[in-house]
Amino acid sequence: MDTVIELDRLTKNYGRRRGLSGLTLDIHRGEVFGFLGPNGAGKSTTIRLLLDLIRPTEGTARVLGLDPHADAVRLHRRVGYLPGDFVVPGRWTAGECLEYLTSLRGGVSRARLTALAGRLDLDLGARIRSLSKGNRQKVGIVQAFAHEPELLILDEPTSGLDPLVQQTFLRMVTEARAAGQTVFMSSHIMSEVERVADRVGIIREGRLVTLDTVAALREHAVRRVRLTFDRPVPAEGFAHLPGVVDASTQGTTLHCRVEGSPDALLKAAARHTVTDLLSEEPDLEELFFTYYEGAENGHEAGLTPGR
Ligand SMILES: Nc1ncnc2c1ncn2[C@@H]1O[C@H](COP(=O)(O)OP(=O)(O)OP(=O)(O)O)[C@@H](O)[C@H]1O
Repeated sequence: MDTVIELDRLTKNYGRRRGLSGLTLDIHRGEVFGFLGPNGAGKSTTIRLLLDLIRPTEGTARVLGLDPHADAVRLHRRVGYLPGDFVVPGRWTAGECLEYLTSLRGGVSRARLTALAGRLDLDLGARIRSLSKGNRQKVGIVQAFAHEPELLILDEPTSGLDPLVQQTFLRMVTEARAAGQTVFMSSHIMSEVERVADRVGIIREGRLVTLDTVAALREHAVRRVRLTFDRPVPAEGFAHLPGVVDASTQGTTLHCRVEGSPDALLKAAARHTVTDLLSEEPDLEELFFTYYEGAENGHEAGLTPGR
C-alpha cells in the first residue's frame, strides 16, 4: 500500500508544555482520514509539523515521500493546505486573493476558481474585510482545492460554514477521494467526519487514543434498540446477554443499548412474539464522548490497532 504520510513517534513540546506525544501513524494514498479531538488535543500541532511550519522535538514525519523540512518547497507545491487560522489581507477581493495564492503553486484557470467559488456560493468580487468568517473560510477551501493537489491537509475545514455549505464541502471531499486524492482533515465533530472518512484517529492530550476504520468503529459503537412484544416480558431475560446494556421494560416494550453485534438480543427476543422493532443508527458521537470523558476521569482509553 502506498503511504502518503508516515509519522514515527512524532513529538512536539512547547517548552514544558506538551503539544504532541509520540504519534506514529500511516496515511494511505486515496483515503480520507479524519483526525478528531477536543480543543487543545494536538491536531493543529500535528498538521503544522507535517508542513514544517514548526519543528518536532523528537520523531520524524515523511509526507509524499519527502522530508517536510529539507524538501519544503517541493512538498508545498504538491499539497493543498487549509490552516486552522486562515488569514489573508482584508483589502484584497476574494478573487485577487485566490489568484495570488494559486499562482504560488503554478496557477489555475479563472474558470476553475469561478466554478469552485460558485459551488460554495462565494462572491469573488467581495473584499476580504467585508466577508463573514464563513465566507473567508470558503476562500481558504477554494485555495486548498484549486490546483487538485494529490494531498489535501485541512485543519478544521468546516469551521464557520453553514450546514448547506458544509454538505457541499463534504461532497467535494468525497469527489477528491474518487479522483485519487488523499485527504487528511481535522475536526472536533464526529458526525461530519464519519460521513466522509475511511479511517478516524482520535487524539487527546497529545496522544492517539484510537485509530480505526469508520466501519469498525460503527460495528463497536452503541446502538439504541426498542423491541415491542405481544405481551409483557421480563427485563431480566435480556439484561445479561452479551453486548446488551441498560435493559429495561415498560409494559410490552423493551428498551436497551447494544454494543457490537445484536445477535444475542435477537435470538432471545425470538423466543417471544415480536410486534415491532426499532434499531437506531450506531451513535459514533457517543463513542467519541467516551474518549473525551476518559480525559476528564483521568484514565486512558484503549488504543485499537489501525487496519
Ligand atoms: N505556540 C504554542 N506555544 C505554547 N503552547 C502551544 C502552542 N501551540 C499549541 N500549544 C499547546 O499545545 C496543545 C495542543 O494544541 P493544538 O493547537 O495542536 O490543539 P488542537 O487539537 O488543534 O486544538 P483546537 O481544536 O483548539 O485547535 C495545547 O495544549 C496548546 O495550548
